[in-house]
Amino acid sequence: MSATQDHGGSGASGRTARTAAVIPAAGRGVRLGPGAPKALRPLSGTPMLVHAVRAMAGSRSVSLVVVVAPPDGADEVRLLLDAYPLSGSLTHTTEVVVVPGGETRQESVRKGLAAVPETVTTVLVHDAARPLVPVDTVDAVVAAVRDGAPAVVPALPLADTVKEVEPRTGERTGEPEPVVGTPDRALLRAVQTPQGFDRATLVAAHEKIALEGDGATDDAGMVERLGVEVVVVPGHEEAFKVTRPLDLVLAEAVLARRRANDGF
Ligand SMILES: Nc1ccn([C@@H]2O[C@H](COP(=O)(O)OP(=O)(O)OP(=O)(O)O)[C@@H](O)[C@H]2O)c(=O)n1
Ligand SMILES: C[C@](O)(CO)[C@H](O)COP(=O)(O)O
Repeated sequence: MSATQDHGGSGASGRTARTAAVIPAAGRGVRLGPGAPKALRPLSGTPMLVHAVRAMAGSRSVSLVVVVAPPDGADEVRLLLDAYPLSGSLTHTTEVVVVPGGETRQESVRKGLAAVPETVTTVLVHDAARPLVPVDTVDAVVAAVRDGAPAVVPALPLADTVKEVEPRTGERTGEPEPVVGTPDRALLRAVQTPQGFDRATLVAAHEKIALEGDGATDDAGMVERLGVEVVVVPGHEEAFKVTRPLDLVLAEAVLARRRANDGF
């Protein structure tokens, strides 16, 4: 079977989908600086979002990808995805649908989740801003969910020592901040995406947070508030998030290394 791209609406047929990936891509990328929405900016000539979609579609488990576009940019994103094939070498079919996003990442994920059919049992949530995650990392997350974990996050140990500070605010912004503690680094992990969930658990977490009106910076954090266990599997250094301009330099270097290793 060949890869398919069905960008034609806000829903998905879901006839055969069991694992779906929701890709929030509606952010502006303020920390990256002025320009197009971050997900649409090129990496080696290909939009970041396309790299992210290919990373999810590259997993044999993923049969549906829901792309959450900037609120007023769903048509543009559909056209863009039509212009770039998923991959010439996929041996399975992946359906790609596009829905408009919201003002926050949380809202965007919730809108993407609404387009995931109930036949899907495992949902991945993956930042468009982590375009270079290797397929082995995606597969490890899916496997852990299928083995029974309701919520799984890929993560890495920290390279830096971390300090807890008393932030300076208001008129004192910019003054040196007093250190109030040094957490044991061995107990800390920097978490990445894709984060994987039993579908019902993720839906319940988003419903609870929507009602409480209080956000979380990642989806696993919302599941933690349900009192449901979240587990960590090894992340990958190439799954870093493109946030600031220097991250673009690193992303180009990773792609150049991949091209060299592939013999192109
Ligand atoms: N309203 C939003 C905000 C963020 N995201 C997505 O969430 C992911 C992680 O967010 P982040 O890296 O913070 O992206 P931005 O919000 O675009 O970055 P910034 O905070 O610098 O503006 C990105 O793929 C981004 O597109 C989203 O779908 N909808
Ligand atoms: C979900 C995430 O990528 C996990 O590390 C991160 O929390 C997103 O944070 P951001 O502030 O929206 O970039």
